[in-house]
Amino acid sequence: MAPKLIRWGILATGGIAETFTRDLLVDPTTRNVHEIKHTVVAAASSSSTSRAQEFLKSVNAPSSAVAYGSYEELVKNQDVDIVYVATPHSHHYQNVMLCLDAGKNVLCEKAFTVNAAQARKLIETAREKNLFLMEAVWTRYFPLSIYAREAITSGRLGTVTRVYSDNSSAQDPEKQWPDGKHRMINPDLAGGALLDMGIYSLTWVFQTLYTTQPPHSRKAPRVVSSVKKYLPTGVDEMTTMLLTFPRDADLGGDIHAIATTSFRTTNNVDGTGTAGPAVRIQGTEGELQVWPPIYRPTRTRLILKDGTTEDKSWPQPGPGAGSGWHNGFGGGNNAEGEGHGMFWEADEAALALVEGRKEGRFESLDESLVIMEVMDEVRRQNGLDYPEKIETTDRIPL
Ligand SMILES: NC(=O)C1=CN([C@@H]2O[C@H](COP(=O)(O)OP(=O)(O)OC[C@H]3O[C@@H](n4cnc5c(N)ncnc54)[C@H](OP(=O)(O)O)[C@@H]3O)[C@@H](O)[C@H]2O)C=CC1
Ligand SMILES: O=C1OC[C@@H](O)[C@H](O)[C@H]1O
Repeated sequence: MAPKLIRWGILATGGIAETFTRDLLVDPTTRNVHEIKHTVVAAASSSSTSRAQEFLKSVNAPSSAVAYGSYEELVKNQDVDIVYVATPHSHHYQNVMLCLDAGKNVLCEKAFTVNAAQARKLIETAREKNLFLMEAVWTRYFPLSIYAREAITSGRLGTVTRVYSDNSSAQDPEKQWPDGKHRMINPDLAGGALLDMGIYSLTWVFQTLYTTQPPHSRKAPRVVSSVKKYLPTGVDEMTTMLLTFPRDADLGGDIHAIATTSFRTTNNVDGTGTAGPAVRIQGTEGELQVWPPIYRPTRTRLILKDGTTEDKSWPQPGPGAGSGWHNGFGGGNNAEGEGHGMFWEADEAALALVEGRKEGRFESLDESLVIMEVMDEVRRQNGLDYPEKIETTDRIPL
């Protein structure tokens, strides 16, 4: 059967929009996907039409793709099947609502929203309108993540009892973002380590301890946490969470997880990912280790009590060197011949449209909501507030 063409609209033209769109335009057959193809039919910038034109050119979009100088115009385009929302966290709620109101399916960047109330409202709206909605936690869709989850569901690790998970960076925020306006540390853009990077620490905890359970037996964790604030702006620069996932005693009892995130202190200190694993999933029969960066890991080690050691590397098929980050965190970190890995989440969204599914398979909307609730609780315990205009569920212009 001929592949179904899915027509994307790109909302915002910043760093990740560029990385994602380049990956989107990589031929899916290079990763053995034959059911769908992707194209970009439009992009919008809130600053100007010329910025959107420049963006389309930079990602080698088809010449027929339309450039808009406002998000409102983009969502009215009848040719767009699905919108990829790539604005800062602060704007996701308003931008996704704009799309849903216009009847568009949506793939929205992480963190899904600023708080759980906003996520709940988006989910209700998508369900009422029978539209597809997915949080773009790309890591969940990597073959490496599928392997990790299968190491648990197949019983290879035995009964899983504990998970450590860290996503941190070795930066100097005062030097890197001296004016305090960058989205990473700006409270008006819902900055801070938790929402931007801690979401990946939680992703590994949840995709191993929660997603692997049958839906009816998934239970939200209890949380105890500590936050160190970044004094110049008041967002969090280091957050540590201890999560207890309740499990019946006859199934092994409670599971503990430690999820950490920091701007300054990391176990990927030289950025090469060789200092040691940043995720350790520990069971009665062995341990699965995932090397950093855990948002885009390419290396795992499985060590079993029976003496087995399974080392694996996970290449990212794609267009070639230089297709890496465009977000100010360093140049393309892809090896020759690699993509960046964002195409797998795009494939999932496209396949869902073809199959009539309204959610992604590897992170349900209910799970995105539970994770937002965990982050709300961490913020509540530590007095981490954002301005009301970005916490609200009212429809307001930002
Ligand atoms: N999955 C991943 O690996 C990554 C995900 N992200 C996520 O993607 C989102 C965007 O991050 P990133 O691309 O790095 O951010 P950038 O700052 O590079 O881009 C954000 C874009 O959003 C638009 N925008 C609209 N309103 C504002 C505003 N008030 N301030 C700033 N930008 C605004 C702008 O586009 P325009 O002018 O065209 O409207 C801007 O270029 C975040 O949610 C982040 O967490 C980020 C990096 C990696
Ligand atoms: O999503 C992300 O992944 C990579 C990080 O460098 C970046 O801060 C973050 O937004």
